[in-house]
Formats: sequence, structure tokens, C-alpha cells
Amino acid sequence: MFTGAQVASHNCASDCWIIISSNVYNVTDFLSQHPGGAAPILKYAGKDASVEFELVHSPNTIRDNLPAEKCLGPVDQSTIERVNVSTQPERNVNDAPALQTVISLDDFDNIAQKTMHPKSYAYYSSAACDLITYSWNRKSFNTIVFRPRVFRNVESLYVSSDRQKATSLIRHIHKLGYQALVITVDAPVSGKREADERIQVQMDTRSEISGAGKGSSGGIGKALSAWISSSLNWEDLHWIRKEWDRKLVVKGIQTFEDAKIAADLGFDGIYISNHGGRQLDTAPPALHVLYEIRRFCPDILTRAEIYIDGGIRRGTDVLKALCLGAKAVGLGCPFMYALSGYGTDGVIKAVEILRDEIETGMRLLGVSKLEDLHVDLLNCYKLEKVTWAGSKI
Ligand SMILES: Cc1cc2nc3c(=O)[nH]c(=O)nc-3n(C[C@H](O)[C@H](O)[C@H](O)COP(=O)(O)O)c2cc1C
Repeated sequence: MFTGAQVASHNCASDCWIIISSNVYNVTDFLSQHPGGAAPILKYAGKDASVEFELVHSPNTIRDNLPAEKCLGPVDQSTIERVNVSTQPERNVNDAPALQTVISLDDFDNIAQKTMHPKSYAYYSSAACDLITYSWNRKSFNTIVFRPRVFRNVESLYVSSDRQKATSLIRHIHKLGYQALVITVDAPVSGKREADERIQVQMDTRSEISGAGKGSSGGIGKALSAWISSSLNWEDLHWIRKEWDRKLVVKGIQTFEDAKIAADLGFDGIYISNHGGRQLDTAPPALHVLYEIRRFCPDILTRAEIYIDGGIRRGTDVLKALCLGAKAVGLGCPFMYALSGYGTDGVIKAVEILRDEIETGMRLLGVSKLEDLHVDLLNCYKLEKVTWAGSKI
């Protein structure tokens, strides 16, 4: 067994011993082979390098890189001086929140920032210079927009999975006098809605502390989607068409191809929507799809009524959609918030605000009738550049 003093006498580049995890190693020959250069090792020549070593090396590093004979033997721990490698506050992996609360890979990163030793985290997370390539790695994926197809029998249908129940529901709403039936086709399963899931796991975790419930149900969205069938496809529309003789609208169209299928099947309305961004992330914005339809099958604009929603918040948004050929627009969240804050009065106020903005916008555009809104009132240069124009690869 070595003493700390014995090790301390081997403290230069031509004779370098270090202590790692209570063992003494002769690393003199290894200095020139260390991928990080000799300097970080020489800093600990003759000393205990355990703490710094463990921050940035895996446990097998020594076994894999040093010949066995370079391990000289154990050192008497009571004789060695501790080397303080960091003035940073100690962080503790035990501070990490319960694993069930982690719902995305970025959560692991955020937790690591708070719980890892700063030196280890800095080593793991650092990237070159201005982080240009590092950030492009992620951003480049976000420049690609999906073209989701709908009604493909992915084992989910946005009417009750029990067809008998769905039929009686359709008949019931027919009897109540509703003039249009909207079939939503972009939600064969619930999207991964993280705020919804996060609050659910937090509540589940809290109730586990008191002994109630285990695991997470994945939020309201997942719970509500449990009764939806995922096997609906275009064939099913014949059955729905037979049951419903009034206006039939398909909601959730996101490509010109599906718009064409819907128009050919005789749908009265084609509702372009990505469910307010609640389903497939990086699905196309509704305006892209409307533009795509204008480009590839403009006849659809006259064969069916086109509706769009998603992110519409201003009268000017409405005017732009109408200029591009939409018959009507939808708003989800603004009306839900208006309703939850002020009830019916809130909804009326929201409509008034929009109406005022639409009328003001029309006057400033020099237009007095909705029918006079047309595409030449718009400069779509940028929209055209980002809208799908056919595959060239
Ligand atoms: C809380 C919430 C629940 C929704 N539920 C449904 C639904 O059951 N069926 C459906 O077709 N769309 C549903 N949507 C999507 C809306 O119909 C609409 O497409 C979307 O909210 C439009 O985007 P916007 O909120 O940005 O206006 C829901 C949206 C929200 C915010």
C-alpha cells in the first residue's frame, strides 16, 4: 500500500503517477497518448485525480486504455490530500424530479442542467464556437413541413368506434335540425400535447405520494381520444353520406390530394385544418394547403366550399383567407377563452371585435362586398416560396 507522500514524489512529465479511485497509476507513458493532451493529467501529477477524472470519463476508461501493469496498487486514503476541483456549488442527482414527470427528451436536458456537476454538464452539452452547426442540426428539421394524409385506416375514426352508436348519434343530430355534419379526419389518435400531459403527470405524481393511483393517463386529450376509432377511411363516407342528406363537411384536410378525393366524393365542404396545431407537429399551416389547392386543383374552389382554421386572430387574417378562396374561417381558442372568461357576453364581444376589424380592413382595401375580395389584393411572394410545389427530389 502506497502513502500519499510516496505518490507525491512522482509529480513531473518524466515520472508521473496519479491516484484514481484509491489506486495508484503510472501514467508517464500515457501522457503523450491522452486525447485531451498531457496538461490535464499533469495538473494532478502526484495527486488524487479521482473527482475530475470521474466527471468526464466512463468507468472502464482506465481498463481500456492503460496496460494492467501500470496500476501500481492501492493507496492509503488517510494519507492523501483531497484536491478540490471546483468552486461551483455541488449539485445532486437526487434533486431530479420523479421520472414520470419527464415527457420529452428536452426535459432530460433541463434536469441535467440543474442536477449534473456544472463541469460535466458543460462537457456534455458544449458544441463548437458560435454553436451555428449545433443549432442548425435542430432547426433544419423544422424547415421541413409534413404533408399528412387522412382517412387511411390507422385504427382510429373520429366518430365513435361503435358504428351503431355513431349512426344513432347522426340520426339524433339530424332530428335536432342541424344543417351540417362535420367529420374530423385529422385526429385518428391524439397528438402529443405536452402541457396537457405535463399537468396530468404532475397531478398523478402528487397523488402517488398520498398512495393513490400509479402512472399517468397522459392528459385530457389522450383520455378523450380513447373512444375514437382509428379505422375510418374514405369508404366509410359512403355510409355516412347515406345517413346524412344535408351539408357534409370533412375537417382536417392538409393536402391537395385529399381535398380532391373529398371533392370527388361529393363533400359539400372541405375544411382545411391542422386542429389548431394540436395533432401532428410540423404539419402545414392551413394557408399553405389553401395555396397548394389553388396551385394544383383550383377547380375544387368552385366544386366545394373551402373553410380554414388555425391561428386566425385578426380581421385581416380572415380577409387574407377569403381572398385566397376560402368561403369561411374558423376560430377555436379565442372563442373558448372569451367564453370561459365572460360567458356569452365574451363570445359576442369577440365577434364584434372581429367584425369591426374585418369591416375596417375591407374599407382600407377599397372593397365594400365580400364577393369583391380576390387574390390580386394580396402579395403572396413569401407564401409561394414555402408552399409545397411538387417533389423535385
Ligand atoms: C380545447 C380544444 C378542443 C378541440 N376539440 C376539437 C374536437 O373535438 N374536434 C375537432 O374537430 N377539433 C377540435 N379542436 C380544434 C378546433 O376545432 C380548431 O380546428 C382549432 O382550434 C383552430 O385553431 P385555433 O384555436 O388556432 O383557432 C379543438 C381545439 C381546442 C383548442
